[in-house]
Amino acid sequence: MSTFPAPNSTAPTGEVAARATGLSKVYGAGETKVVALDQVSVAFRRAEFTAIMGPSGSGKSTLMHCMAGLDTVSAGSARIGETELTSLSDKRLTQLRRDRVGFIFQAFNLLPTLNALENIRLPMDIAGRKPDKEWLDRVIATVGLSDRLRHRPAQLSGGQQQRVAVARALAGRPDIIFGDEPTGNLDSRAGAEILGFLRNSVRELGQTVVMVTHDPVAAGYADRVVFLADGRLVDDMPDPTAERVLEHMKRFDAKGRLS
Ligand SMILES: Nc1ncnc2c1ncn2[C@@H]1O[C@H](COP(=O)(O)OP(=O)(O)OP(=O)(O)O)[C@@H](O)[C@H]1O
Repeated sequence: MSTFPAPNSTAPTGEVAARATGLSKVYGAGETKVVALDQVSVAFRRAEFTAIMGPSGSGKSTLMHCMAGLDTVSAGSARIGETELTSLSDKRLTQLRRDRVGFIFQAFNLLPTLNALENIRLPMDIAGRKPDKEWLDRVIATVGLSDRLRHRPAQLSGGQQQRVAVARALAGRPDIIFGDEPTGNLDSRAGAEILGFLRNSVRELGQTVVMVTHDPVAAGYADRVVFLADGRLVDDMPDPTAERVLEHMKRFDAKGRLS
C-alpha cells in the first residue's frame, strides 16, 4: 500500500477552504474499537472540486462528517478556513455549519410543503440572513431552475429536486460544500447534470466542493480524487478521468490495498 503525505496538505492557508491535520477518529473501545480515520492529513483548496473515494468502510463518510463539524474528532485537527473545529462549542459548531458549510445528501432532504424557491432560501431564512439577490439569481440560473421555482418537490423529477438541493447548498455562498453520494439516487443522465452543475459552481462561481462517491464516472467530474483505505489517505490523483479512476480501483483489492 502506498501511504504518503498528501502533496498539498502543506498548501498555503489562504488557498485552503478546509484542512485535516493528523486527523484520527476512533469509534468504541476494547474489542469493539474501530479506527475509522488514522492520522489523515489533507487540504481541500478553494475553488476546487475534490472527490473522496475508497472501499466501503474506508472512512469516507467519517472524514466528511469530521470536516463538516457533524462528528467529533478523537485526535488531530479539522479546520474550515482558519477556524479550528475541535475547539468549538456545540453552539458555535451549529452556527458554523449553518453559516459556512453547504450540504448535499443522497436523499434530497427537501421540505414537501415548500416550493423550490422556499426550499432554497430555507437555511438562510432560519438563520435570519438576507440572501444576496444577485448571487441567488446566478445560482438559480446555474442549476437551470428559473422556470420551476414555484413547484413543490412532488412536482419535480428526482434530478430537479437534487438541483434544488444544490441551489440550497450554494445559496448562502458557503466556504465549502460537502456532498455525500449526491448522485446516488439519480439515473445517469440526471446524475451527469448535477455533476455538471457542481463543476460549474466551482469553475464559474468559485465555490469549493468535496464529494464522497463510489462512482468513477462521478469522480471524473472532479479536479482531484483522494483515495482512502483502512482510514488512511493512500492516493491523490489530480485531473482524474473516469477511465483512470477505474484503472486505479482495479489495481486495489476490496479493502483498498494494492493487489
Ligand atoms: N457510529 C459509528 N460507530 C461505530 N463504528 C462506526 C460508526 N460510524 C462508522 N463506523 C465504522 O468506521 C469505519 C468507517 O466508516 P465510514 O462510514 O466512514 O466508511 P465509508 O468509507 O464511508 O463506507 P461506505 O462506502 O460503506 O459508506 C467502518 O468500519 C464503520 O463500520
